[in-house]
Amino acid sequence: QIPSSNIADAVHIAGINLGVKRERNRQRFEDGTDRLTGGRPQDQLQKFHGRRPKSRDISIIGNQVLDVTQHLLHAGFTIDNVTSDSTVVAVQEALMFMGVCDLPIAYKCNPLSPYRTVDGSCNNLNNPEWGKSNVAQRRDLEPVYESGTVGDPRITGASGRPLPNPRTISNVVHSNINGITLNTSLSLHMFQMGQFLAHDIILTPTETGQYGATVSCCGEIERPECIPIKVPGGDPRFADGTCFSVVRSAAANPGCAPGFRQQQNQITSYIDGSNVYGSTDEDLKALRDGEYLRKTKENNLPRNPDQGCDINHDGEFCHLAGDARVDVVPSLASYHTLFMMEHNRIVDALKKVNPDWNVEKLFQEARKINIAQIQHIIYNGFLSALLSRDIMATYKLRSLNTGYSTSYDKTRDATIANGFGIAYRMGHTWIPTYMDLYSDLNTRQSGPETGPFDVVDTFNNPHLTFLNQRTGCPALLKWMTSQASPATDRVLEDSARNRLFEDSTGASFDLAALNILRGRDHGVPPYGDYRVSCGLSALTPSWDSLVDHKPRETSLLRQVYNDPRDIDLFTGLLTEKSISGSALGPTLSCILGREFQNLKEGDSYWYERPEPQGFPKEQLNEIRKTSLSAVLCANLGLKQIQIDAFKVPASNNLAVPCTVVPSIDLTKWKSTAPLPPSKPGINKSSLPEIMRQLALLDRKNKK
Ligand code: HEM
Ligand SMILES: [Ca+2]
Repeated sequence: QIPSSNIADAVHIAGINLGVKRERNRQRFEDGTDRLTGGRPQDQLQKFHGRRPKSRDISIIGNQVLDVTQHLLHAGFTIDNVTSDSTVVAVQEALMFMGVCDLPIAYKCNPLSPYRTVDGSCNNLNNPEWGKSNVAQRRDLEPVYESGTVGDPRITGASGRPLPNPRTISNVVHSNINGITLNTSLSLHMFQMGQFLAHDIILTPTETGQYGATVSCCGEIERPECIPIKVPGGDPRFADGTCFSVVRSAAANPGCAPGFRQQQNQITSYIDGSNVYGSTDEDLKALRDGEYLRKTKENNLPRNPDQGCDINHDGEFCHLAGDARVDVVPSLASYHTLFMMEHNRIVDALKKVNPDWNVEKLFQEARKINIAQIQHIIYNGFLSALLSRDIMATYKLRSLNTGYSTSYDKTRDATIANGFGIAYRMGHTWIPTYMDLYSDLNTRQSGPETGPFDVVDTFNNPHLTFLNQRTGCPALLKWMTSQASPATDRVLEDSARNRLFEDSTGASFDLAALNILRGRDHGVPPYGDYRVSCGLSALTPSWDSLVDHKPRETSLLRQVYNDPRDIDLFTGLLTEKSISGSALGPTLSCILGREFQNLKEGDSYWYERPEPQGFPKEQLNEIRKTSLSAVLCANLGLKQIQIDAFKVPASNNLAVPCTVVPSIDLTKWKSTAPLPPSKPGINKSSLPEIMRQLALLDRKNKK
């Protein structure tokens, strides 16, 4: 039991420290060190991570709780003392008394709702915050921070020697010095759907300065928000003395409970099209136009009033979409556009068969169908192309051909796991060197500006989407349908590894180094710990223990790491030997398999479920017919397409006319019930269970 005087002291000091930090941030803002706008690489990275007031509030509380925890440790208590039930309650009460922490929200969930909430709350009726936006990421493994701290990034390796500099690891292990290899069968839709999916499930905010300004991390004084990378001398790309200004991910400590530093997710973890519809009611309000999603007259995304991207042509603008990273590359904006168009296309079809449906019903039903198609395309198309058959079977990721799925498990928390957010960056090895615009399958577009366009010039710059009378988005999608993806390997293109967010002075970031450092920033344990959690052999100080790596990769790792147990997760995963039937190694396959099983079985609105969360059988059978090819055909005016668009056209994946590609028949949504169909088709036999749930909730709310 920690005496209350110690707790009061710690809370008091944390309050003083917060004041000091606020004052310093105010000064840095006023002297122009921390800025709200600008094109420096660090400003572009800040834009990527967002500046939402909500995540700032969470981080202020998180940092105070961490400060309290750290003070109690300094006062001689152990981490077990500090995280004991009695201390947790005492700290929570003290912080509530000081007005730092709020009382938990009492959610009133509707278990009969046929539609998801926008912010993901109430998906799990017993734990309404699971998978919601603006909550802490889940821990798959306990965090590993620098020893003796509750949240400092690791700097010391297992053998007591310093960990290697992330830029050094990047230069030795992730460089494209021997050129770039293309995948022989997968198309660039793997790359683009991969990133689009990432932006549906995770967005980790970083710490911000006053008013959300970009914190500058390469100055003389050390700031607690900062983890700058000092590039070692003699670098092949950067001059001696170069420093990457990297800001830590914003803190979170859920429930004001003392313990290790946690990180936030600003968006909903569920695969629920939050990149199309937003992650808060406010987001959706800005995107919605009655039953439709807002668009320009050329069928493009609407203008974003917050002009944070790089615009250098008259009449062009940054885009507004459900996820704020939409313009980080134009091929991503084309994906956002595709699923915005698909929503509007579904609305038009529903209107035809149900002329009496009101605006709300049309919007919600179209959203539900669009999300169901996205889930189907990801599991049936994207994941099937990425993971081996065995992994798909082990983690029960395959979609059913008929009937309803019974896989929903209310004890599964679908909140994104912290380590997955580092592992899934494996898609960075798919970033291409060039982008291009095509007028049809395998046909480059002619016009005043023709490709190929260097990817470096497309970062945070939506110019390509505006080309040729603003037909850039469909043209980018046709290009991705025709071209092969870079292979999944340890190599990142120079555009991402040496020239990410390059500005006019040539300053830039290294995305591989960021990924490695971010893992340490989050306290994500090293690669070896994940092997053990996946049932694979542990790593020892001997390099012979690295059994899933080829000699060439092992020798590169040996050049930089003192001890195999130090290998960072991102680097260890991308250097693994691939398993049979997939380009991914065993640990990476396991981490992805586990997470996608959670996202499926922990989602009560999973598309294969019965009503009210799911669909009547004849409608579900229509959703099962859809594919990426079908959605591309329906919206792009393509003449022909290969059956599986995640693979390039080939003799076993022939291009066929769009008219023969199976697709969803929306006439099956013709409503037979009289209006208003606010609770469409509740299955009578499920009523007792629903009544029981309602009674439970009612009792809970009364408590
Ligand atoms: C040209 C394309 C891309 C660019 C420019 C890009 C850039 C970035 C940047 C700057 C970050 C944040 C780095 C940090 O500060 O830690 C990031 C994070 C991430 N990226 Fe990418 N990326 C691209 C493509 C992809 C792809 C294809 C995937 C997956 C298939 C992917 C998955 C992720 C994930 C999961 C994160 C972590 C997100 C978070 O926790 O907020 N990215 N990317
Ligand atoms: Ca989501």
